[in-house]
Amino acid sequence: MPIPKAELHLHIEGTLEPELAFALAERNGVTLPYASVDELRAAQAFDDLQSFLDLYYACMAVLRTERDFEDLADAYLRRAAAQGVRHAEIFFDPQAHLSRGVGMDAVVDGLWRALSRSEETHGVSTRLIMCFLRDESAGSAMETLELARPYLDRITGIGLDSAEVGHPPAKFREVYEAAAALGLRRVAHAGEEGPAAYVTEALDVLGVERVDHGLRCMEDPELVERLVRERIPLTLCPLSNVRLRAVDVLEEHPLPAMLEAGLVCTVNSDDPAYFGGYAGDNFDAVRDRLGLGEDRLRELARNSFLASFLEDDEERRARYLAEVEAYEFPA
Ligand SMILES: Nc1ncnc2[nH]cnc12
Ligand SMILES: [Zn+2]
Repeated sequence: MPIPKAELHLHIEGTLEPELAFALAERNGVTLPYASVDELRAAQAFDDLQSFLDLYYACMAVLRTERDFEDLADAYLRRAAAQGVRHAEIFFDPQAHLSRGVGMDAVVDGLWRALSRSEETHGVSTRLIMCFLRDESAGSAMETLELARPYLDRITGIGLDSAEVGHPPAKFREVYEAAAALGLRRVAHAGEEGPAAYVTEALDVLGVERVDHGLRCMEDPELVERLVRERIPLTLCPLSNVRLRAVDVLEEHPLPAMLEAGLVCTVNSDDPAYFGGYAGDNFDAVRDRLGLGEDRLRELARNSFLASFLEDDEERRARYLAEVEAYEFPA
């Protein structure tokens, strides 16, 4: 069994495997702009974040009903469980569905059907994090937060994703303030393609508690010092960084240097159906290609539970942490 871990950076729409995409296309009478699973897989060669996002949003056309979202989440949770994920904090992008005429009820009710039975079915506890698309307006984000009000008992926090450069965190100051007033936890993508200054801004202006990616913090030594001092977790996604060309090859990923610097790093899959691996595959990749040893792998797993939003269930967090410490790596 792989080491127990929490997955903290996972877009549920990014778990749409080509096979499921075609099955849902048929069920819903939607035509994908690809003739076959193989053709769709062949389209997964990306130059940068935007080229990925174009395919990611195109494939979402097949997600139409509550049952589609339920099936999507259930398939993810099954795969995640098999890779040692014990707890998953799952992003979803409501604006990408609302704009296609799919209601918030279909999205949240569908996801919730899978999440609410996940512990029993898959042994995975879950949280939901609603992301705003940063290349949409701040007003649209605020409207989305309003639309989500009836569902806030099922939503733990908010995040910020989509095209980063040119859409700095400060654009969303008001909506983050409103979310904080509603008791929602706050995270944001920053420093994936955007500069280190976006990470600083996400901390100072949005009050985020974790930074999604945060890779480019390494360009600002003072920021690194602050992230270490304040123990702000980073949700890194190594295979994603290679596929979106944030790093040239995995062997050049800064994760070892980040751990050496004392940063609270976690390893996650981002959009596993598009980037060639789930959480356990990312752990295997950093072990095999970055030479991380057992102590570092255990540290990454420990960090994932320490960084998770389990403050309402410290008993569970303690149980997961004990599992990490007791884990014996295969010889
Ligand atoms: N890696 C990523 N960066 C920004 N937005 C995303 N949406 C889905 N995956 C994303
Ligand atoms: Zn992401």
